Amino acid sequence: MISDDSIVALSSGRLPAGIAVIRISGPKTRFVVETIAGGMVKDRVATLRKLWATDGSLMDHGLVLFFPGPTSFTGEDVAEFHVHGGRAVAGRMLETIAGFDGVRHAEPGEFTRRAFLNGKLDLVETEALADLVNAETEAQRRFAVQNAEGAQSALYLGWRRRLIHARAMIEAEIDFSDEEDVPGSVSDTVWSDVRAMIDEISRHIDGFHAAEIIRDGFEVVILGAPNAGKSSLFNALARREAAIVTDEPGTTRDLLEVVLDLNGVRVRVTDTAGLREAPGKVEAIGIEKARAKAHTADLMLLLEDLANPVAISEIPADIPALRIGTKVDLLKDQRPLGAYDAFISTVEGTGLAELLAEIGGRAAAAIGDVGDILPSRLRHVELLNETKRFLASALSGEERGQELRAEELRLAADRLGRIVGAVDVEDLLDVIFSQFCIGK
Ligand SMILES: Nc1nc2c(c(=O)[nH]1)N(C=O)[C@@H](CNc1ccc(C(=O)N[C@@H](CCC(=O)O)C(=O)O)cc1)CN2
Repeated sequence: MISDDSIVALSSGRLPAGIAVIRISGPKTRFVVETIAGGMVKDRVATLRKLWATDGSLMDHGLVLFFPGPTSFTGEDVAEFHVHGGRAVAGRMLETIAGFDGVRHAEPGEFTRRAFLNGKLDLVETEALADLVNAETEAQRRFAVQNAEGAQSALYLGWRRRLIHARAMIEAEIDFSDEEDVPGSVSDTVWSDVRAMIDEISRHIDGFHAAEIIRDGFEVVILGAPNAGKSSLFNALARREAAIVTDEPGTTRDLLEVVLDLNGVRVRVTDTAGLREAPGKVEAIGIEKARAKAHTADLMLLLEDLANPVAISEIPADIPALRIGTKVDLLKDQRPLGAYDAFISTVEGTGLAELLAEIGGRAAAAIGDVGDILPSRLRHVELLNETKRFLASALSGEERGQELRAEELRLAADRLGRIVGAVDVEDLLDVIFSQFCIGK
């Protein structure tokens, strides 16, 4: 532990609320419970108690929970007071508890930090817990809860275990190759497993964009000539007047964004300035931004006014696009010319549900399958790339001898250990001794 302080905080949300949860962790927890609740409560059982301030006055009548360390969330003694969620009640409780000797207000994330330091959570699980608390969409929640439960860590720890085993095998071959317990061509098997691992890691890294979409949103950008109906569509999607709409070309000059939740996936839709030549200075900057935005989009909606179709030039060819005919209500009985993916009228509401379903389907497809394990942070990707580089180098450097190659396996495993925050060399020896009867 870094400190012996006990920490207290309001662990539930904004007040007033039905109930407020005040949590304390650390060595003073027992004493605080005994004093405030007039005695200890049974471990891990919610118990209704009167809660007394240090001056002998009644603060509230609430539920008390005590979790003895080390089997608690933080690994220390933890208690919770579930009190009436008034500001004054929670305030008095917090000030009273923080007033005890050796107790102070917790820093942000400090309970979880203690859980990590006490080995309750690894680094990836800790990150996932933060994601879980911040999750706003179903996809974000699903992804975070799976990783908070250790799915992502298990993948890295599995690779790390294989590398530690591989290195143990190579070192055993170096040190004990004259002994009969070591199989002859162990290194062939080892290096082919390393090759397989490089592929597995590469495929895993490829999933990072899906993780970014889950977290930051599927990027949809609306493009088109001035007055193609971009802002009307944008407002229809936003279900409010988020963008100013006029019949004057060049009304939208800056990028406008709205965030949608389409079937549990975060989708960010950006409205842009109409693409045209020879505009004014401000509008030109807007058009530049629109073009730049198109390059980072996951989907472009290319809008054309059916009554006055102006094809959009200079759009990125490698970004998926939907060509959308707008103002279909003005068309009466005419059949639109040209190949459109959708027809809409924001005036009559035609085609909007279908368009939303299409965007939602594409966003869902982009995040991959439920249960896919993805790298959730750039930090993971960077360390995974380093891991891969060491593995590729170990694999290719035959002429440098087994010792150097074994060292590269160690460095690779070390990078994986850094991802989960558990780098430790003792287990290497364990593997060697558990695999071969060296001492015989
Ligand atoms: N009231 C309340 N609700 C909560 C939490 C909490 O701390 N308090 N949590 C907190 O964020 C989450 C639940 N997570 C928890 C994780 C571990 C332990 C715990 O006591 N772990 C022990 C014992 C495990 C067991 O009995 O199986 C341990 O790991 O040793 C408790 C809650 C969500 N809901």
